[in-house]
Amino acid sequence: MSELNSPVLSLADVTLEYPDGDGTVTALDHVTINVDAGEMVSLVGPSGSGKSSLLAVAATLVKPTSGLVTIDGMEATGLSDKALTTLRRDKVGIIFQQPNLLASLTAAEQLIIGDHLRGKSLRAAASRAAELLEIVGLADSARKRPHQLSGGQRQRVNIARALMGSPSVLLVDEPTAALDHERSESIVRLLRQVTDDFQVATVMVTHDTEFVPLTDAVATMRDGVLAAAVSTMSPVGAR
Ligand SMILES: Nc1ncnc2c1ncn2[C@@H]1O[C@H](COP(=O)(O)OP(=O)(O)OP(=O)(O)O)[C@@H](O)[C@H]1O
Repeated sequence: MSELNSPVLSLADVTLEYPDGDGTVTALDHVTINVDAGEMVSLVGPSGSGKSSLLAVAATLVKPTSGLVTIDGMEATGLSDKALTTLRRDKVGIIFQQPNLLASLTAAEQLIIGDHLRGKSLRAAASRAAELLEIVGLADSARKRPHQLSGGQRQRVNIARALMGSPSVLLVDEPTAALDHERSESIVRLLRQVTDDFQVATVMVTHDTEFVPLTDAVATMRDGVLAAAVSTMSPVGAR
């Protein structure tokens, strides 16, 4: 359980070094970021600046060289691999650029299979899947397979699937990279809506700076260094 007013996602003084020949490359250099429930932060910066590394560390997929990662009050860097897997499964939703849907499964089955494998009853998983497909605007497409869906619809399935486990944190990597402008905007608006409705802490890596005003704050990476997040709210309200 998160304490009142404490951030849901917190990276504190996180450094990540990768081996590089005889030396190391510093992908994250003393990065600190806090994201609250219902807050959506855009993460921008040039290629190679460390954005994907930040998401990987926040997702607990990569252990930082130093610093602390806390999710919903649980400090991740000290946990065993087993406890980390449980934390990730229960608390973290990840949305990659490419939806990576299974070709033979319907939209509903893409959502149900993960939950069922995690031990949830088929009935409960199917009911949650139906609810989420409706939220992402795909109630009529539950029985369609990936090839029968547009790119935008496939990304909506991807978003619904990430929400199946009721995560506290949503980590999104370039969700609009493969979409045209109109579909890109509707996907970012959907991410905004689910961030608000489910009160998740969302970090979205994006190159589309025009959608940044739909988010609460923008954080900029450069050479592994994260500049302090800047609020996107104008005095008259940017949203
Ligand atoms: N597995 C790895 N092994 C070694 N170096 C890596 C690894 N992953 C990333 N790096 C290096 O870490 C730095 C940050 O890379 P990262 O992929 O996090 O940047 P990025 O901002 O996400 O870039 P892009 O926008 O191109 O995806 C780069 O110098 C990259 O070459």
